[in-house]
Amino acid sequence: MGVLPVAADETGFTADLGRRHSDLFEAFYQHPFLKGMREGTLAKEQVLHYVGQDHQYLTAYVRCYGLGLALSPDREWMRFFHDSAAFILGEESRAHEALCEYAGVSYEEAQVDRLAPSAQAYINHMTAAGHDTLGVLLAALLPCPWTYLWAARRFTEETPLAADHPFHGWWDFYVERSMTEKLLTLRSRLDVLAAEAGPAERERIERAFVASCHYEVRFWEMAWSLEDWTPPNGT
Ligand SMILES: Cc1ncc(CO)c(N)n1
Repeated sequence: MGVLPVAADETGFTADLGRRHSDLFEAFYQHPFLKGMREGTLAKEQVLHYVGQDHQYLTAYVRCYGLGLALSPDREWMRFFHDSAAFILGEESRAHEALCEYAGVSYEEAQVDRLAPSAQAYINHMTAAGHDTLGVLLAALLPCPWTYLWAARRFTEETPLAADHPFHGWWDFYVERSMTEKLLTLRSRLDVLAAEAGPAERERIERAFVASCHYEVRFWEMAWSLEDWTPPNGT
């Protein structure tokens, strides 16, 4: 049995979601790509494939905060999407830089102009959610910070990070306190929206969340297997 993404005393809609779908968090944690991140054993080309795709993914993720701005009922919600977008746009490349250093390439050299199928599918899913309700959009956006922050905390609590760990900077980024506060804000906003939603919307909210959890696992698989658009039989 793994470590649940929710503490025993937590209540609310997202706490229940996390408990109901903890198997997907566990699949995320146990994926060989993340294991390689823990053990520092990934091949440079796998790390680079991840960085190139993830940069594109985060660009789309910020665009979805723009869709959130468009769906915002008031300025308070607008400020939330605005400030979150500014943070991701400004800060998250720090996590990638640690990986580029390991691979021995510059951040510019790591960029790609074509999304791999699984990354594209994840982005399409989030973008479609941005044309549904605010609750469905937040549900599609939530697994992104939740899986990473939970995994980083779990790993660094089980195994204190060695100063010379090749992915030190990457793990460090996701264990920062301020990140946890941002995650809790996102969760409590979704808790409120889900409580106000009717059963049909709440169903779509859960489905959007679950799909994003699956896509998080598939994103590792994409990086691990160097997935691209080459037809599977090589023809
Ligand atoms: C695919 C993916 N999910 C989550 C995060 C965490 O922000 C990330 N950088 N990339």
